[in-house]
Formats: sequence, structure tokens, C-alpha cells
Amino acid sequence: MTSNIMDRDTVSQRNALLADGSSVRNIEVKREDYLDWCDYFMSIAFLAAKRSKDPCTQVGACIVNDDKKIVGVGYNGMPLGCSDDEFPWGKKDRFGLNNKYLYVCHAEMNAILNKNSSDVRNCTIYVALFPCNECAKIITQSGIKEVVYMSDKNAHKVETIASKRMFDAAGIKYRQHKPKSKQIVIDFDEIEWSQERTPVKSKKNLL
Ligand SMILES: Nc1ccn([C@H]2C[C@H](O)[C@@H](COP(=O)(O)O)O2)c(=O)n1
Repeated sequence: MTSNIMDRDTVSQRNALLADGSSVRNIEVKREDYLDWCDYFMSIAFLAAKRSKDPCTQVGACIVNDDKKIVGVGYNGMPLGCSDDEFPWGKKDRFGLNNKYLYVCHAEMNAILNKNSSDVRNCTIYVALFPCNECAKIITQSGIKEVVYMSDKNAHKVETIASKRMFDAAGIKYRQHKPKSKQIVIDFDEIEWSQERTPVKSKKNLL
């Protein structure tokens, strides 16, 4: 019996693995290897981080509204007009003026200030590192309702504990993002690939 409705066998034959390790995609059915929304927004945050000149830690943030529209992106960097060739990137001068911490604008702050909407009320911010207390204040004041973070490596620091205290008091939810895969590879050659065939080298790729 023929039918237009996809049966289970068809669905299970979306991808066929070939002997050489490459795979063939069934281009008659919906793709399954696409980014879900959370991975997508977190990836945007990580991509933005790549713009940071910080020699130690590149952080990115992406703000998303209820319609899943991106309304702000930012990364850690020197303030406007403060040349990142002239201002210090080191942190050894703990009590002096030559310390990046005195100058660097954090990713979250930049994402909020870069907003392309009138405000970021009820938005979600995706950020690579849990926000410090200074950014937590700005996030709270801006009306953001949720923080999705990747790493909480500074959880033991007073700044992070203070952030969580403020978020808890203000009813701002926070949760750690668990990506579907450990890596996302952007391959600029991919657009040249044939429609069905995924080359062997892409076995490493997670998308
Ligand atoms: N949530 C965060 C945490 C940190 N940053 C920035 C601030 C610095 O540029 C850098 C941290 O430097 P490190 O102490 O690792 O040398 O990351 C941020 O933008 N957002």
C-alpha cells in the first residue's frame, strides 16, 4: 500500500552510514541535526566572545525576547574611546591602575547597552560565565527575567554568591545550559558540499 504519510522505516532511514565513514542524508525528510533554540542562542554568545581581546577569558552574552528574537549581543572589552591597544589587559597589578578589571566592560553589560529594542524587560540572557555582582545589578535593573549560563566556575567567589542572592531576591531564574553536543564546528566550506552527502571529515563535526 502506498501512502504519503512517512512510516517508521522511512524515518529511521534518514541517514545511512557508508563504508568509508561518510553518510548520506535522506533529503526527502526533515533534518534532525539542527540547532535547538537554547544551543543556538548560547552559540551566538560563544561566537560573540571570539571578538574579545581579553588574553585570559573571552565571554559573550546574547539577549533574547519572548518571541525568540535576539535583541542584544555583547562581549567583554574596553569602553568606547578607550583604545584596547593602550589600556591594560593584564591583572598582575592588583592594587594599581594597570589592571584590566578597572576598565573592562563585561559581556552582559555590553549586551544590555547594545540592545536594539526599547528595553530588555522579560528577556532571557544567555551568557558563557555566571554574571558577577556588578552585572547582576544591571541585569536586575534592566528587567531581564532569566539567566542561562554555561560555566559556574566562579561559584565559590563572593561576587557570584552575591549575584545569586540578588537574583533570588528579585525572582530572576537562572539555570545552567546543557548543550546537546560538546562542540559546534563552523566549516565555511560546508555550503559547497553536496546536498545529500556528508563527508568523512564531518564525523568530527557535531552538526
Ligand atoms: N560573567 C562575566 C565574567 C567575566 N567577564 C569578563 C571580565 C574579564 O574581562 C574576564 C575575566 O577575566 P579573568 O578573571 O578570567 O582573567 O571576563 C565577563 O565579561 N562576564
